[in-house]
Amino acid sequence: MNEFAMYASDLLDGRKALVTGGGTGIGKAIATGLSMAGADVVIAARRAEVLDETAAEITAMSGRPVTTDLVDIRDLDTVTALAQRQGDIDILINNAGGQFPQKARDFSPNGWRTVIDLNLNGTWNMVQAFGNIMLDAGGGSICNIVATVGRGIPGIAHSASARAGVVELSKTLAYEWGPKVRINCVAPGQFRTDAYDNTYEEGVGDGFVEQPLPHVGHVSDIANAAVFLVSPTARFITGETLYVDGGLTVQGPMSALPPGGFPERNEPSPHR
Ligand SMILES: CCCCC/C=C/C(=O)SCCNC(=O)CCNC(=O)[C@H](O)C(C)(C)COP(=O)(O)OP(=O)(O)OC[C@H]1O[C@@H](n2cnc3c(N)ncnc32)[C@H](O)[C@@H]1OP(=O)(O)O
Ligand SMILES: NC(=O)C1=CN([C@@H]2O[C@H](COP(=O)(O)OP(=O)(O)OC[C@H]3O[C@@H](n4cnc5c(N)ncnc54)[C@H](OP(=O)(O)O)[C@@H]3O)[C@@H](O)[C@H]2O)C=CC1
Repeated sequence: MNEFAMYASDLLDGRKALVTGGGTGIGKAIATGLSMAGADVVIAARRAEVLDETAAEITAMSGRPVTTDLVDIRDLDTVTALAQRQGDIDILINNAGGQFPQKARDFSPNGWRTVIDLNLNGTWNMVQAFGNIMLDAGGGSICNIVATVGRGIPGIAHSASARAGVVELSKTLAYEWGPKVRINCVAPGQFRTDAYDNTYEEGVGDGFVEQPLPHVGHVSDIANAAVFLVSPTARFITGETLYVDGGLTVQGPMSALPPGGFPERNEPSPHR
C-alpha cells in the first residue's frame, strides 16, 4: 500500500499548492500527498539542493512536476518576493519551523526571540502575504503545521507559545476571512524525522507507549490530515486544529527534555 495515495488522484486537480519546508520530513510528506492527489506543488525553503532532490523524488512517485523556490520565512522581503512569483496558489501549507529544547529558565532573550520569530512571525509573514492575494483572487485554503499545544510542552516553552499563537491566529482569521479563505491547523505528536532525531536526546517522547495508540506516527499520517483539510472534502471546516498524535493529548503533555530532565520536580514543594 502506498501511504501517500489514500485519496483520489484527481481530488486536487487544477489546484496549485505551496508547502514551506517542503524539502524534508513532514513538509516533504505533505508535498508528496498533495502531488499524489493531483495538485501542482511548489516546495519552498532556504536550501535549493535539498528542494531539488525532493522535487525529483516526488515526481518519480506521482508522475507530476514539482516546482522549487527559495524563501526564508523570517525575512519579509523574501516572503514578499515569493508571493510575487507564486501568488496564484489555491493552497498554502505553512510547515517550516522548529526550535531547540531548553528549560525556560535558561532561555536567553535572543533564543526566545529567534523561536518566536521563526514560528509565529514567520508563519504570519506567509499567511498575510498569500492570504491577501487569496482574498483578492476569490478564495483559497491554508493549513498551518503547529505542535500539540493546549496542555503545555515542557522543554520548548518558546515554541509552545508561538504555536499557540498560530492556533489563535488561525481561529481569528477563520472568522475574518471566512467566506473566502479557510484556515486550519494540524498538530503533530511525535514523528521521527531526521530533524527530530538530530535535535532530541534518546528517550525524549518515549511517553508514546502510554498513549491510546501506542506507537510513533508515520509522516504520511500528517500528510493525509493536511490534504484532507485543504481539500473540498473539508469545505465546511475552518478554524480547527486537528491533533494527529495517537491520542497523546488525551494522556497528558509531551516533554521535549529526556526523562529526568526536570530533577527539581522531585524536591519537596515549598507551596503551602
Ligand atoms: C517530544 C518533543 C516534542 C517536540 C515537538 C516538536 C518537534 C520538532 O519540531 S521536530 C524538528 C526538530 N528540529 C528542529 O526543530 C530544529 C530546528 N531548529 C533550528 O533550526 C534552530 O535551532 C533555530 C532555527 C530554532 C535557531 O537557529 P538560528 O536562527 O541559526 O539561531 P542561532 O544559532 O543564531 O541562535 C539564536 C539564539 O538562540 C540560541 N540557541 C540556538 N540553539 C540553541 C540551543 N540548542 N540551546 C540553547 N540556545 C540555543 C542561541 O544561543 C542564540 O541566542 P544568544 O546566544 O543569546 O544570541
Ligand atoms: N517531527 C515532529 O515530531 C514534529 C514536528 N513539528 C513541526 O513540524 C514542522 C516540520 O518538522 P520536521 O519535518 O520534523 O523538521 P524539518 O527540520 O525537517 O523541517 C523544517 C523545514 O523547514 C525549513 N525551514 C526552516 N526554517 C526555515 C525558514 N526560516 N524559512 C524557510 N524554510 C525554513 C527547513 O528547510 P531549510 O533548512 O532548507 O530552509 C526544513 O525543510 C516543523 O515546524 C516542526 O517544528 C511539530 C511537532 C512535532
